[in-house]
Amino acid sequence: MTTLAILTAAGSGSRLGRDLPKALVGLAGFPLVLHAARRLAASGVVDMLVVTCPPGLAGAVREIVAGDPQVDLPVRVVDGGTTRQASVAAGLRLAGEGVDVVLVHDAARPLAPPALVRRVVAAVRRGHPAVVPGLPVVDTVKRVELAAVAVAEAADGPLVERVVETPDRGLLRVVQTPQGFDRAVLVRAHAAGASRAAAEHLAATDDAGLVEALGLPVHVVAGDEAAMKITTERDLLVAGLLVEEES
Ligand SMILES: Nc1ccn([C@@H]2O[C@H](COP(=O)(O)OP(=O)(O)OP(=O)(O)O)[C@@H](O)[C@H]2O)c(=O)n1
Ligand SMILES: C[C@](O)(CO)[C@H](O)COP(=O)(O)O
Repeated sequence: MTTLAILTAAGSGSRLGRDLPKALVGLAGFPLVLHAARRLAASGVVDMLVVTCPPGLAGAVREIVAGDPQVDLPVRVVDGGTTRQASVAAGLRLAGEGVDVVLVHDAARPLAPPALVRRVVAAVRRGHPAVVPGLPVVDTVKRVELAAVAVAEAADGPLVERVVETPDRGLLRVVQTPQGFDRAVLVRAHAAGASRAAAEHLAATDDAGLVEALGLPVHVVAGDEAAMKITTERDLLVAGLLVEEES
C-alpha cells in the first residue's frame, strides 16, 4: 500500500499579482508550498511526494521542500504544464504501478490539516475510487445565462445576467484539495481528458471532474475551513490569522 501525493505548485499566481510564483510566496515566514508539503508529511499517510513547479524553478523548489527536515519523505520535482490539469498529468507520470493511491493537492491550499489528508486517504482505502473534501454552501447560489452577459456587455451597460435557477444549496458542496484517487482510475481519467489539458478554458478545474466525466462515482468527505485557497492578498491575510491560531 503506497500513497503518492502530487503537490501542484506550477501556477503563476496572476490573481495574487506578486513578482514570484504564488507557491513561493511567504506565509508566516515560509513559502506556501512548504506549508502544504509539511502538512502532507505530518499526516503520516503519504509515502512520497511529487511537486510540480514553474519552468526553471525545479532547483529552488527542490531545495525548499526536500531540504526541509519536517518533510521526511522522498521528494521529486517536475516541471508543470500550462494548466493545472497538465501539471497534474506531468506529476502522475511519476506514479508507478507500485502506487495504489494518489492524492492531488494544491500548494495554493497551504494549511489543509493532516487530519483532512488522513480522512481523504482513509475513504479511498475503504474502496471509494475518487474522494473530495467538501464544505456546505452558505450563500444562496444562482445559475445564470451567459448569453445575457454578452448582450449586456455589447450594449456597454451595467452587467446584468439573467438568473436561470436557484439550485437547492443543501445539495451543493464547495470542494477542496487534497483529492484522493485509486491510481488506475486517475490515470484513466487523465488519459481520457488529455485533449482538454492544454487550454485554460477547456481544462478541468479539478481532478474529480475528470473522473466524473468517465461516469465513475466521486464521493465527498467533510472538508475543513483551514484548507482555504489562497487566490488574493486578502486570502493571505486570513491564512496568516489561521497560522497564528494553529500555534
Ligand atoms: N499551470 C498550472 C496552474 C496552476 N497550478 C497549481 O494549481 C493550484 C491551483 O491553481 P490556482 O490557485 O489557480 O493558482 P495559479 O494558477 O497560480 O493562480 P492564478 O490563476 O491566479 O494565476 C496552485 O497550487 C497552482 O500552483 C499548476 O500546478 N500548474
Ligand atoms: C482544485 C481546486 O482547488 C478545487 O477547489 C480548484 O478547482 C482549483 O481551481 P483554480 O481555478 O486552479 O484556482
